[in-house]
Amino acid sequence: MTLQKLTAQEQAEALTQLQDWSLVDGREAIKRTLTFKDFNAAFGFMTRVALYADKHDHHPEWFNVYNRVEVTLATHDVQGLSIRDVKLATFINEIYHQ
Ligand SMILES: C[C@H](O)[C@H](O)[C@H]1CNC2=NC(N)=NC(=O)C2=N1
Repeated sequence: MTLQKLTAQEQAEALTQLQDWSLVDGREAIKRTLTFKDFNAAFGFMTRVALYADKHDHHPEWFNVYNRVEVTLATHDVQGLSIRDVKLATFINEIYHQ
């Protein structure tokens, strides 16, 4: 089955489930900023996300400075959000420990 873009209602519903994620202004994408004790913890988190991302062929856009990681998720293939973004955001929330 081909990947489906989430409807506006599905998007809204997903956002109520995804704590601390919000829509990006002017773009169909979601974002979250995470902070850690130090760079080591931030990079350890990024490594775990990278392994998940490659396994599922769904990769984050992200920006890291020391202990802060800003993550943006979107599905290029549908030019918007898909279930893959919801699953990756859920995974990120599950492994995040400040
Ligand atoms: C060819 C490859 O499967 C695609 O380009 C994958 C790779 N990783 C991806 N990551 C994200 N975030 N969105 C995509 O649509 C996507 N597509």
